[in-house]
Amino acid sequence: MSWWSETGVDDDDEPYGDYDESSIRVRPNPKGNRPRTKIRPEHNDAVSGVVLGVDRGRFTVLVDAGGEQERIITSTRARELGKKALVTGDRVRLVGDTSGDQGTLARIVSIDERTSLLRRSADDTDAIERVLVANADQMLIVVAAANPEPRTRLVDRYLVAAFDAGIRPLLCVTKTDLADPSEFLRNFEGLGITIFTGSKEAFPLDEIAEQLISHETVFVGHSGVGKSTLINALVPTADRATGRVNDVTGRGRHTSSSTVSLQYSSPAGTGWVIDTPGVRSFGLGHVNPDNIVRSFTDLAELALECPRGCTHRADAPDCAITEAVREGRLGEVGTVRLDSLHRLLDTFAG
Ligand SMILES: Nc1nc2c(ncn2[C@@H]2O[C@H](COP(=O)(O)OP(=O)(O)OP(=O)(O)O)[C@@H](O)[C@H]2O)c(=O)[nH]1
Ligand SMILES: [Zn+2]
Repeated sequence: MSWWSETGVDDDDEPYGDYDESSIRVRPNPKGNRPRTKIRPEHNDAVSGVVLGVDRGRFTVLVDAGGEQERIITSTRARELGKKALVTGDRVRLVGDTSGDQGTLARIVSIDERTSLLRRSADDTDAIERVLVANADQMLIVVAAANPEPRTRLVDRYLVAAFDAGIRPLLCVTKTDLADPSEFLRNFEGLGITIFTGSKEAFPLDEIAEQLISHETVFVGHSGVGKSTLINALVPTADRATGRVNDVTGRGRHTSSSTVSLQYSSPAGTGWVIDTPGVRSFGLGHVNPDNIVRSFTDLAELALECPRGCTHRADAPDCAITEAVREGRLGEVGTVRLDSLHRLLDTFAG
């Protein structure tokens, strides 16, 4: 079950399994500093850049961002990268013709260590991952109040992927002109995440924008939810193609076809908006449940008292989290949060 092949889009990253261990499982770097990658001596003259997009083996790379020589370079990947995944958001070093002049081509020779990595598997039983976006620190999950109908399960899956990657999730419900999302939103009360609601005539753009500044926010959502409409409102230069939802299937036409990084800019500051193709499923075969528990900091503390190997799920014997919450130690909020944790743990446990 691959949403990627459903969309007929396959130019954005590597084929399944086509990268090595060193490119995966990079934990968030709490200090935010980027360790230097070893550069071969012959690449002393390499310039640094950030990958904004990938299209059929060609990488669009921004160099000297915000500087005097800011420019966009088209690049290929050097053979020495081997099978490493190279995705939107990656910080890279380039050699060759890095002028950015029309018709020139640079070569990416190395990838800096990543602060985060958003991944998905083909399906939940598949441990082979595909890298989607590097170095994002936030995920804005876009869901429509109707057309297509909001599905808690898909949002849960995005949440799990975000928590697993150490990325802060935010939720935006669009198309509130069509339906009232209150009941749907009740499912997420226990998570303590920031939620925006609105429609294309009245998005809370200032509030969303405030959350984008100084962050790299990956926007995810099922095709047709209005993600491109929202991105165009936030980044007027983005010109993301918007589609029509098929009235019969409720599906969009997959108008956004590859992952791209767009700069959000306002007098208050700048940030990155990373648009991903509409996704229908999100395989979680690679997820480590410990990372989910860790995202619930209040509950994670209690987990220290759990028996070894505790799954912390509803049926786990002597789970210290469940016991503490039942004793009312975290108040009413504790119950809601524990329910959310159980639901997310169930999400990828099958
Ligand atoms: N009623 C209503 N329609 C909306 C709203 N936002 C977007 N739409 C419509 O929903 C359809 C899909 O919007 P898009 O922005 O293309 O959706 P998307 O999520 O980017 O879809 P893909 O490009 O397929 O990934 C378009 O016809 C939009 O005009 C809204 O707030 N209310
Ligand atoms: Zn436990």
